[in-house]
Amino acid sequence: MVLDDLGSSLRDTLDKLRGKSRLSEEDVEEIVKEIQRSLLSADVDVSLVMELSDSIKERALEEEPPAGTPARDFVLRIVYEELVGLIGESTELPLEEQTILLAGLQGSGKTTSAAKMAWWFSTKGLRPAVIQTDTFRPGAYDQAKEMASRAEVDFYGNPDNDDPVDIAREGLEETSEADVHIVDTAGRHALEDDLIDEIEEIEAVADPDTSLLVLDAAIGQGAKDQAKQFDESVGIDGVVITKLDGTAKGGGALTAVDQTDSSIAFLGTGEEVQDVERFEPDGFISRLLGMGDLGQLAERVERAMAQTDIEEDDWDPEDMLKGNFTLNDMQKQMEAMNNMGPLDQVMDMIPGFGGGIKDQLPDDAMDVTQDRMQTFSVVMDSMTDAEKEYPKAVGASQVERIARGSGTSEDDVRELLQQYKMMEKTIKQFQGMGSDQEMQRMMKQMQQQGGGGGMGGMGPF
Ligand SMILES: Nc1nc2c(ncn2[C@@H]2O[C@H](COP(=O)(O)OP(=O)(O)OP(=O)(O)O)[C@@H](O)[C@H]2O)c(=O)[nH]1
Repeated sequence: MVLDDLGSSLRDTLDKLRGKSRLSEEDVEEIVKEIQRSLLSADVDVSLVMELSDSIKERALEEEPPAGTPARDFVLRIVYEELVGLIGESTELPLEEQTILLAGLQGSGKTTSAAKMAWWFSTKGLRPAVIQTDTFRPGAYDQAKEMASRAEVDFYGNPDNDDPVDIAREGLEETSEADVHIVDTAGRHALEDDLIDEIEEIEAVADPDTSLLVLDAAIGQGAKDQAKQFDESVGIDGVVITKLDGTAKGGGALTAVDQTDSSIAFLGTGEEVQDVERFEPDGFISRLLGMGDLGQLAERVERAMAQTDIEEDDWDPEDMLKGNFTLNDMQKQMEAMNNMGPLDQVMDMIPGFGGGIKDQLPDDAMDVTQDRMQTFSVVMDSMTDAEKEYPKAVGASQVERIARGSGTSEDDVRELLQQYKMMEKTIKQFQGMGSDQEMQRMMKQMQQQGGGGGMGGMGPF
């Protein structure tokens, strides 16, 4: 994740301020140095880093903290505001009819991003179409077509035509029923004159409302020249940063935003069409600073619930909180969790859980958890309905049968039953908590303790 390193090192530095009510000059120096170190190692342009650290220093030393505000919270707020200021607003993309042109070097992730963005617009109730004009890379047509079909959106490409400008024209005509047209263009290894000429011609035909530059998060300082040239030829309104799942850098992309005086539109976090997020600066920075991102979390939960095959009369989460909690409930919950994407990404979005707790876990803890969920799912598939409805009655001989039937070990089965018990206990605690006020009090407590009751508070996952 971009600037991931900043998140964890800054949290360590900020934690040293716990209990302090005033900031000394040395405290501020240390924080600013930490920020500079992280930003520079994430490839953010030096002049940007200096600008940011100067304003943090100035504000932290000159502004008066509101009465009763601990030093840590005060400086965290300043860092948050300055980072939001650096990254700026998200690129404006109204939910209405429009044409978007994608530009970028070869392999930056344009084709993937075109399908992802189309999928994203389709979740907002619009009808998007991807138009593939890349006649340069063999395979680009098939890849784009396949991804558009996975995203379930309209698609136009023409493998028999080798004129990209022609294809753009045809594509816009052929997909006239769509409201959002996303025009994908060819990339080259480096910016060459013919690429620039080609994209300028496509731009003239497509007349886009928005032109986005697609950048691999690992690009580094090379982003500056690229951004400048693309901006001069087609005018860049925003940036899509891809492959954030694979790098701790991303500073180059921030430099590109600054260079083109533009903003970030989307983030790509994986190879699937659903691995895309609309960029929201405050949620993004909150997540970075370990403050969680409830907006993204809510969106993921909603999407996961829609994907989880839950029949209305089959399973109602509210019933679960009111009455009996069974293994069927747990299975549904696991399915929904699975649909939310990689656990480490999800944890970053939970206030108090991102960073703090995650940093204390061994590196492979998340994979193990994901593997364990898979095993549990297999075990549950071998249980009868009666056993799932009343797991407490599962005895030794049933454990043996379930292990044999599911091809797992008896320990796996016992572990599942143990987890079920723990989770049932947690649910019972929730059931006892009647009022919203009490719930809020508990959430606050969890946040202050940086996750407080450990994973137990979230159930076994
Ligand atoms: N892990 C990860 N991989 C990505 C992401 N976005 C794209 N990729 C992968 O990066 C590679 C290049 O992506 P493409 O979409 O083909 O790139 P392109 O810019 O269209 O490439 P050209 O057509 O050659 O210019 C593919 O293998 C993608 O699966 C992402 O967010 N995360």
